[in-house]
Amino acid sequence: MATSPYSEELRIAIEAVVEASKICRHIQSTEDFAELSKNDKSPVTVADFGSQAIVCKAIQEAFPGDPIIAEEDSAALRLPDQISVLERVVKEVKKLQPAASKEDVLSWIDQGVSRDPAPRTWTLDPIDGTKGFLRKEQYAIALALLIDGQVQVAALACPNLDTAESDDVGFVFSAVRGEGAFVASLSSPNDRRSIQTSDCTSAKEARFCESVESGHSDHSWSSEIAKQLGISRDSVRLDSQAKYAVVARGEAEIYLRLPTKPGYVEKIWDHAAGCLVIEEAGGTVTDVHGYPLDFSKGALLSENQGVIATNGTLHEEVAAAVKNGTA
Ligand SMILES: Nc1ncnc2c1ncn2[C@@H]1O[C@H](COP(=O)(O)O)[C@@H](OP(=O)(O)O)[C@H]1O
Ligand SMILES: [Mg+2]
Ligand SMILES: [Mg+2]
Ligand SMILES: [Mg+2]
Repeated sequence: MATSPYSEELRIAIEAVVEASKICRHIQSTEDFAELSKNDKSPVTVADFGSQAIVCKAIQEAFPGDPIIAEEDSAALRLPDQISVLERVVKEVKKLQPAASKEDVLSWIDQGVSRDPAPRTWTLDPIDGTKGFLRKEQYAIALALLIDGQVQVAALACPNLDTAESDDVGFVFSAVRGEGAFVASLSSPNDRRSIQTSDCTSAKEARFCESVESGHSDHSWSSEIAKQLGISRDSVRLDSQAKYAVVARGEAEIYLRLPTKPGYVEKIWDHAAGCLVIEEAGGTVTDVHGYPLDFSKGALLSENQGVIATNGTLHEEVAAAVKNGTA
């Protein structure tokens, strides 16, 4: 078998999100999140900053010069009245990087401020589903490598995800384009096994998932579409790209993210990693119009609206129902 052209990128990406999970888990266990509110009123915590610092440092060290389009930046932490939050971030990062100074941590976080499309770029959501993280429910650390606007490598850690198959909690999903999708327990990340989407061909039997947050997906629209497809079960609501992971490992068939706010443009870091994991597990991802997600435009999925992700076999039927569905 030919060696993978991205084996080093995959190894570093998995290691980075596994390390970041440790910070997130520790902060979640303390229940002291030092939550701040961003300009758009969305929350950000010590864990988001700590996770971004750890992952960006790892990428920068292994692949100097690779730009990173990440969700957070250090601006809020540099404000004099946020010094205690910055100190807390540094304290948490030091658990993994004992020599880290304040300036190191701030500059690692700011490795992620790239916004321009580049031929080779990483995208990072240090905590996807911050609201889920605050509720102690699902969240993810999502990292992907884009080459010419195509996702080629993905690592997606879901520290609170469980499984019916074992008592394990916390998984890391990964994929390289053309090489399949894999899962490993966060406690033994090198022990990867292949995953596939479900082979369900009957929409009536399908299980579907969507966002918990009512502002992130139009739930009444999706229940209308479910009705059209003959789905009787209620949707499973999950925060974060854990939804992509659940479809990728065959525990649900459909993830619908139907636009709510007119004008809201999806961010690449909310979808890139999950999208490749599902595709490599045999699934299909498009926007609500049936177009592939276009990751080539910088930080925004400016050419797309909403997301439909399925096990693959049901995609056409679901996309048609979304097209016919009333908003
Ligand atoms: N109006 C909106 N529509 C769609 N997505 C939104 C949104 N407002 C915020 N988001 C994004 O939805 C993500 C969470 O998705 P979900 O609801 O599936 O858990 C957030 O990621 P962060 O938590 O990383 O900020 C944020 O980027
Ligand atoms: Mg956010
Ligand atoms: Mg996000
Ligand atoms: Mg986030």
